[in-house]
Amino acid sequence: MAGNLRPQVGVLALQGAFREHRQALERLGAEVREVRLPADLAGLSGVVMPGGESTTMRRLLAATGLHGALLEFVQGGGGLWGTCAGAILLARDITGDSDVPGLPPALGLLDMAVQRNAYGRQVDSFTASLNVRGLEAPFEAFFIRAPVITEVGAGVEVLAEHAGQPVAVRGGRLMATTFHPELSGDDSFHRLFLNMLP
Ligand SMILES: NC(=O)CC[C@H](N)C(=O)O
Repeated sequence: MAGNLRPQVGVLALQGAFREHRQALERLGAEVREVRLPADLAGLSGVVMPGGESTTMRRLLAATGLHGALLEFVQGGGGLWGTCAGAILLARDITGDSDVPGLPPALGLLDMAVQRNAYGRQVDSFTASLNVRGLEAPFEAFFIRAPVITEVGAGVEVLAEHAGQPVAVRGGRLMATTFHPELSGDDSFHRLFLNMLP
């Protein structure tokens, strides 16, 4: 965050849990814009992609032109944080959705592989206390039909693990968390993201 300027950040608002992200970022003093079209990205330093349904988001990213616009945004130095479905959108490789014909591509920006809905139906939602690199206190994380990160590339830093698998990772100005940090009433991850931005 530069000087006293309020960081200008966006929350992808096509679908899913974007309101709670907006509130968390505003509590931290950011100026927040809901992003629905490519023009909404102008002047932002970072964007949060919320949880929801990644196949629906992929269709909407393609239909709105935001797919290409977000790739350009990151190429231009913007930060991008994907939570749950948003993390799936960031992954280079996605399994668990190969049976959907004609599905537009995800963003594929972060060198990791994810498997959708990989915790299975019996445990499709749970909470876990995470030790997170860079955070002082444990973070109470809500997992809701979460993906599992099955592989990370050499340039990707693991910030937290649960049951031996990464659940929060970071590479450059990209961050992915497989849980819903906006539901914890703890803004530490949002602060971490703001601190990553130019
Ligand atoms: N809470 C979530 O974002 C769930 C993600 C959803 N299961 C998907 O695959 O898109």
